[in-house]
Amino acid sequence: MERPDFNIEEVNKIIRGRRSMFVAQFKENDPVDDAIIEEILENANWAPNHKLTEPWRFTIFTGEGLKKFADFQAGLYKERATKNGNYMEATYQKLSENPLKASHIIAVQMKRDLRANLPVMEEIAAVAMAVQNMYLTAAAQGLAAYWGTGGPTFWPEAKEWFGLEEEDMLMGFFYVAKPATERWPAGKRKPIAEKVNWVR
Ligand SMILES: Cc1cc2nc3c(=O)[nH]c(=O)nc-3n(C[C@H](O)[C@H](O)[C@H](O)COP(=O)(O)O)c2cc1C
Repeated sequence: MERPDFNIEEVNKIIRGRRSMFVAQFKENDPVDDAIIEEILENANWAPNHKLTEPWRFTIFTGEGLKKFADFQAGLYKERATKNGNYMEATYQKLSENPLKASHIIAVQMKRDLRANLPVMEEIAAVAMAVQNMYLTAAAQGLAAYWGTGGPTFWPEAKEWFGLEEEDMLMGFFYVAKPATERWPAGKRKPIAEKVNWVR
């Protein structure tokens, strides 16, 4: 196969220009085409992964599905928080309403392949790389998107709802929408030099 003529300027631009955009910045009631979500998922599938376990799994909520997800997470919150004595109406409202403002919500799951005998960190890392591919694709499409690990991400009951086994992991939710504004958010990072140690 011939060496592809990748364009480094484009790669730098998208990696550095990619931004998270949150629910407040979503344009509501104007869904993204499913074809673009398919493209996002296809690119997720090309993430590096050790021993080709391809541990990423996705559940996509859209249309009426967003309401199903919203009802699930709000209901589970109510149940758990009431039991724990820390229920807050505002949290319940947010969990009920926020999903409806998205176009698509992609639940990100890690499915362990126990036969591959990989350290769990490697499977989690592979899924995170898949999410980065999703982020970059969403940015290149000019979409608002972010990875959130709130709501039911770490609630054991949610694993069951997604049909995951004990060894698997729910890794949060990738929210996608059209952006409400033309303004692209500014990024913020401390210099890489502060985090690097060269040995020569
Ligand atoms: C593993 C992971 C979990 C995250 N969880 C949340 C979250 O729960 N809520 C949220 O607002 N942002 C979340 N983010 C997105 C970050 O807020 C965002 O990446 C950060 O603000 C940097 O902005 P940028 O993505 O535009 O560079 C998460 C990002 C990662 C990588």
